[in-house]
Amino acid sequence: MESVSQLIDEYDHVNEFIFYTATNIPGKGCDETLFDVQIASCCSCTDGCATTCSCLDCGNGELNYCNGLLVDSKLFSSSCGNGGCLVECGSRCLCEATKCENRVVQFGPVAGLNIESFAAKGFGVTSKKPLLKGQFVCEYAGEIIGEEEATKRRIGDNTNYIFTLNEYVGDQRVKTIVDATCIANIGRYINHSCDPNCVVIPVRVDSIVPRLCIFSLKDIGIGEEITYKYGDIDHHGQENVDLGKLKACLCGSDKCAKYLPFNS
Ligand SMILES: C[S@@+](CC[C@H](N)C(=O)[O-])C[C@H]1O[C@@H](n2cnc3c(N)ncnc32)[C@H](O)[C@@H]1O
Repeated sequence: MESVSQLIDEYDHVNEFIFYTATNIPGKGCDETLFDVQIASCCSCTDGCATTCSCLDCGNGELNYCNGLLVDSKLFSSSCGNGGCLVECGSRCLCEATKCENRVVQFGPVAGLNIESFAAKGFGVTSKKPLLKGQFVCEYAGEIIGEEEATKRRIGDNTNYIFTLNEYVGDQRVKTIVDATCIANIGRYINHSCDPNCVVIPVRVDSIVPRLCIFSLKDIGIGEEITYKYGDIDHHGQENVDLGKLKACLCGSDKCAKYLPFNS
């Protein structure tokens, strides 16, 4: 456990054994070739992609962002990868990057994030500036690894930094497993809440490999803990879940399910 109670994500972790990465990188067991597969869309908009843009066709054609904030229809329907595909304009697009309304997460985390100690939960993240509903906070970035490798790495791991994103293409579940244990950004320090103020939404920029992007679900005040709901599978109502293997949740919300969600 790191010994410093506060830091800003200036691309240095306090623990020398954690290496900074701004976005996902290929790790053991993942299909590295996927990182080179480009998103099919590219636009040539001259209006700042403010009304229509062919890059929005991968979703429902509606704008992704309004004044830099994720629109409600995407914020509340795309929770943990169940919604349509959110694609930003990328390097092959001919629109002007600095004026394009469809580029947000590619510019990096919001300024002013803090890492603080939250007692038994360990470190957590707050903001030194108020955040608005729909604001991009940061990515959950790390190594993308294969399933077998994830199973190996989970063994004996008390503090878990492996996040599985499940996306559904028709009947098929497509998994993206990100391990932020050793290679990560500030997203690795965000704790779970059963009544979260943020959500993880997959966003694609250039590559078909998703970025796990954390957006605020509501306005968040200075110093308020930033949280999202881990995973998309609750143990509620499920049979054969060994509660002894689940970790107690200390989120303290009225809606607390008592255990951290099980996600695989
Ligand atoms: C991705 S890390 C979050 C950062 C972590 N607190 C730290 O100090 O590095 C996930 C781990 O944080 C802890 N954690 C996160 N949310 C929690 C919660 N609501 N209740 C208890 N522990 C929590 C658990 O140990 C969990 O495995």
